[in-house]
Amino acid sequence: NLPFSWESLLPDFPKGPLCKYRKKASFNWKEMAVLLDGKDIIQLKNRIFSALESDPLFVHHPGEELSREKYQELTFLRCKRLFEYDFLTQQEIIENPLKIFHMVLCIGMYDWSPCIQYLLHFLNCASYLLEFIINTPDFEAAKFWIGNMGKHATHAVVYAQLYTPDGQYQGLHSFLVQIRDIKTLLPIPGVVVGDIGKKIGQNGLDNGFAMFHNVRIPKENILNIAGDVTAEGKYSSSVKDVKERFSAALGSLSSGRTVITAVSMTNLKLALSIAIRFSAVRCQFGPTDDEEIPVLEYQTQQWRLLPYLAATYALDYFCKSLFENLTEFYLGLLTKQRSQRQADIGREIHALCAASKPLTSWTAQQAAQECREACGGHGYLAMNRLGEIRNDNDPNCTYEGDNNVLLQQTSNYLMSWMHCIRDKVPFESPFGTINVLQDYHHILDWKFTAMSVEDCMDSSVPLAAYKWLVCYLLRESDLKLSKEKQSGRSDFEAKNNCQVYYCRSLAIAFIEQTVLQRYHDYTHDPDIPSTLQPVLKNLSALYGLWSLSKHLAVLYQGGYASGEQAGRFIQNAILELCYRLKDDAVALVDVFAPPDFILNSPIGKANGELYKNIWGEVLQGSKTLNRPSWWTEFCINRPVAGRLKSKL
Ligand SMILES: CCCCCCCCCCCCCCCC(=O)SCCNC(=O)CCNC(=O)[C@H](O)C(C)(C)COP(=O)(O)OP(=O)(O)OC[C@H]1O[C@@H](n2cnc3c(N)ncnc32)[C@H](O)[C@@H]1OP(=O)(O)O
Ligand SMILES: Cc1cc2nc3c(=O)[nH]c(=O)nc-3n(C[C@H](O)[C@H](O)[C@H](O)COP(=O)(O)OP(=O)(O)OC[C@H]3O[C@@H](n4cnc5c(N)ncnc54)[C@H](O)[C@@H]3O)c2cc1C
Repeated sequence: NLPFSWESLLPDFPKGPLCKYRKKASFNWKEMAVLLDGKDIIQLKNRIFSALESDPLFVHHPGEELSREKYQELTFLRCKRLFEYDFLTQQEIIENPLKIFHMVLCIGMYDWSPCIQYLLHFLNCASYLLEFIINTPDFEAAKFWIGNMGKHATHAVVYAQLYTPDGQYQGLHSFLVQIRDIKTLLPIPGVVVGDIGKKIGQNGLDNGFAMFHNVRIPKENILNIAGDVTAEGKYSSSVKDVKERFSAALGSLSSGRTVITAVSMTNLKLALSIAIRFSAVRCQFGPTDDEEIPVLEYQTQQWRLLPYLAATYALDYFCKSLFENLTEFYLGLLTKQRSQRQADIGREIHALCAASKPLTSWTAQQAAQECREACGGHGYLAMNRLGEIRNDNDPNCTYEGDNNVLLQQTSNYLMSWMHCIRDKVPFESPFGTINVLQDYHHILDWKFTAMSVEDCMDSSVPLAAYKWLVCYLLRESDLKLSKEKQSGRSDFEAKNNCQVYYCRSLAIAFIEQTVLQRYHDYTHDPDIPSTLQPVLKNLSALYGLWSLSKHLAVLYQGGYASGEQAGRFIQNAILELCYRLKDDAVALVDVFAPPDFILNSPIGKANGELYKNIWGEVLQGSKTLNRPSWWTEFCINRPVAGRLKSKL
């Protein structure tokens, strides 16, 4: 019952082999798309997708190998074009900041290289409006990996240790430093700048290095987020404590980590769109010799893919909610809030995105590999794009902070609440993510109580288990830390010895619980249309149970679960949910898959004409039917077997 205008915003898919599954879906994919994104965002996505599709600069080059140099050039031209499109007005951004988030992800769905290049320029220009001397003491201290710096950036935001003329160390600060001449692109005297070389992915983007030798920059170029220096060289800061200034200087990293959480989630969307459409069409074997069935009908294939589909939905919702949290944080910064609430928001956001980036980038990394294998040999064909998605997703696990290192930030935050728990002091956090710890003592007594598989089919079951898990891992991590300290270890050693199986697991369980809590609340909201709620609840339950199943050992170890049944119920409920969702799977990816031009994968096309699409692409290769240029080496200069064998 969608109004006519919705039909034109979300056109029907072409008829073809995927119709069989589309007809079996329990819900209307357009209604779902409208629920999840809303009219404005769908219009924005269409606007961006169709601009890229109609622009010759963005045309794909099937079967052509671009050199890195050419790819970097093309990426730069595309990045410039993105500035020309200027997809969003300032007014639109003010009215709905979520639009920037969608704009970035739409461009990224096409290719992450121009997207990230554009984003780095865009954010650096937008966010930053003494007589200092910048020095790189040695090669190990060189700036390395910097996006856009390899070939073309003219200015860099440089994080450096600030020493004032009185010799005092003032902590980490950021400075705007010119590195190349804006007319010639040649380096500024005192700067050695260059390209770091080929990467595993994202090769359109030029990452560079820079070393500074007595480079003088004007006093105004300190980006005085936390502190400033007067003309006389006196340091002043509204944030008195060096440690607090450090965290203020690093505050901007939360935005990057939030964006990367969403970038990774978008890679999940791309990989699953391809693998699920492929699986619904690709037939192999069957119950009888003359009947072949789609590989999606196999239990293993369902179990390999559908939990990732559920994760995509849960993480998509989480990303939007995290972005809203971040917007609140930035509004506070812009209006110069100095309240305790603003400080608490900063800490909570930091703890959330320091764990959501690892969770989402790892999930996407594993999903991309699983999707690659789930498409068999076709998954390994570069034109089908799963290799590119996997390789381009990979650095999400590393940049803006290595995942394993970042998880320590989240566990530190959680551990910091132990004194309130111990002293029974009331506490809460602005976004409520740690409020579960208010019931810490009570929750630790909880047990797994489901009596049947059917009992487990709602996300309330894994959610309760997660609450217990977070409290349990917090208690164990705290105990372990105390024991390490009691046995005479230094703070550094003690903390280091508490990571594996304790703090690291705690941070992961916490973020999974937070994602699940938000998604559970959303899917159980009475305002969700009754036509969509059943499938959304199934996704929520599957995401929760599947994520939880990786912690089964700890659930038993800590006494939350006992006996054979608990584990069996969870496993059987996962399989049952996969089975229930398999007929909805194609419609569920139709909701988020970008148009064919953007997805750029013959086996992932919306018409499901697997073989025709692959053939079409293979035959477009400029040299597909040519004999090789070195054909004479094969046909004429034949090897004389043993000619070079040692005669000794
Ligand atoms: C502008 C451009 C953006 C572009 C966004 C676009 C993205 C688009 C896609 C991707 C594009 C790729 C582009 C890659 C770009 C790079 O990769 S840029 C380089 C990024 N580099 C990093 O992220 C470095 C990672 N390392 C770190 O952040 C630090 O080593 C760590 C992890 C914070 C640990 O440092 P540490 O010295 O051990 O500090 P620690 O004692 O734990 O912390 C001190 C205090 O500061 C607090 N703190 C630390 N960090 C924060 C924070 N961020 N917020 C609040 N408080 C904090 C701590 O909680 C702690 O507080 P207390 O517990 O004392 O109260
Ligand atoms: C594609 C790409 C683009 C990038 N772009 C930029 C950019 O634009 N600007 C920029 O400034 N940087 C950029 N970087 C650099 C990036 O931010 C760093 O690579 C990242 O923060 C990790 O730091 P590192 O490389 O020094 O790793 P290291 O710190 O050397 O880590 C190596 C390994 O040691 C482990 N480890 C380190 N410390 C600990 C610890 N305390 N406890 C346990 N394990 C530990 C890590 O888990 C990791 O596995 C980019 C990186 C990549 C890959």
